[in-house]
Amino acid sequence: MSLLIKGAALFGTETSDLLVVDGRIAAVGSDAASQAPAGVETLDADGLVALPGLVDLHTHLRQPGREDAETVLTGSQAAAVGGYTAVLAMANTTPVTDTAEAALRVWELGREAGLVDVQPVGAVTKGLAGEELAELGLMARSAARVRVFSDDGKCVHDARVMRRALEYVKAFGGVVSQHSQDPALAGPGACCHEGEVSGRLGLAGWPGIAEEVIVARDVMLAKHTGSRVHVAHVSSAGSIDVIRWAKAQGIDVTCEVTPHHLVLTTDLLVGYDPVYKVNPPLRPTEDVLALREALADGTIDAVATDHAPHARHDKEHAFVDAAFGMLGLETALGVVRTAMDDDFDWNDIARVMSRTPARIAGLDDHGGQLAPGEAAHVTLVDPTARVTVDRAASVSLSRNNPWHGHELTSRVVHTVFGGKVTVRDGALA
Ligand SMILES: NC(=O)N[C@@H](CC(=O)O)C(=O)O
Ligand SMILES: [Zn+2]
Ligand SMILES: [Zn+2]
Repeated sequence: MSLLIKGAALFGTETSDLLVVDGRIAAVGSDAASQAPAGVETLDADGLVALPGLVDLHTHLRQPGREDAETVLTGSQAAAVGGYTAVLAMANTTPVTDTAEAALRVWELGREAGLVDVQPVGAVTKGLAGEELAELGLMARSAARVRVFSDDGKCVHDARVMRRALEYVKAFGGVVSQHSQDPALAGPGACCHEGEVSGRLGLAGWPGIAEEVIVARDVMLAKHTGSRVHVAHVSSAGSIDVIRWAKAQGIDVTCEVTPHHLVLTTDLLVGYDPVYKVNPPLRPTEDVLALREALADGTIDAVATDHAPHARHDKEHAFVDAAFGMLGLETALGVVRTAMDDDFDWNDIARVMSRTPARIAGLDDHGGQLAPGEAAHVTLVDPTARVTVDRAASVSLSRNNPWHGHELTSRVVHTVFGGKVTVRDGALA
């Protein structure tokens, strides 16, 4: 099976053809077409930017347990529409992904859907209870090859448990992705950022320091154990200061930011719309600006969506009772392109949304390049399109989309996963 992608601007620069044969990039350049077999399927990419397929380090697919909010199939569809070719599926399902068997099940559902690589994240602790380590080694050695472990949704708050998890994953090059939120400083009933707005609205908040103390502790534990820690959805300027310092010391820490934390602020809460309720909470403008700066200067390694679909009956409640989380897969690229200025070019986007997240997750088949020999995971983007987001047009099963009505720059036109066209002209193929 072969595919000829014609006339794309690779990473937004040089225009070239890409020939795909048997799921791999076979040739790049002006002579690629001449090497194509007769009757080759072609994909017109005139005027489009070609990026390596996007990789999301942080997705909630909700299966098993909450198939009313999302399934591996519908989440894979949303991912493909968003330009993704791999997603890391978080472990906070019901039951929790804390055994090799559970991880294999998610991995197999992903293969059946066949639209992106669905790589299960393993829980750090059994049942996300924060006490006993889950089957880390068995998950790592299973066919699902789990490398990222996280109790996301909950923080591994016991320092002894975190230390042991870091020591354990080191043996197989794993990483612990931490939901940094000290429960003692972030509860009870905390549902937004603690500050002037939460005071005015009469909502219980949690402050940036509840994140920062865990980030600071974890980088010291990573240093002590010589292991690797990843900070999920970093949201505060103080955390950035800690991470910048830790990296300068040579500590093995990486971090991700969500598209929503790059743009949306606490001020949006004035209407008490639960679509803006998320963990970590939307922060004030100072934090948002610090996050953008840190993404631009490389302190933040990756953009991850934290796509968190919720059924209507969990989200459409009074603000205090609604579930935490928002959709992200279909809009991520447009939000990042719109939020970051023109100094942040397509190569930077490929770095933070494909190459580096693949490296953090140990996904060898997602090399983040567009070169012969690479698996043919390719995202083709119209760089000049302007799209007004319509939540009803989503392929996700859920509708908790904070970008409804926003105008975003750029649009994913085609997605190619392992040589197969999964999205054509913006719609599932
Ligand atoms: N981000 C959220 O607000 N919610 C996530 C959990 C999480 O990422 O912490 C969820 O599972 O719904
Ligand atoms: Zn989280
Ligand atoms: Zn999450």
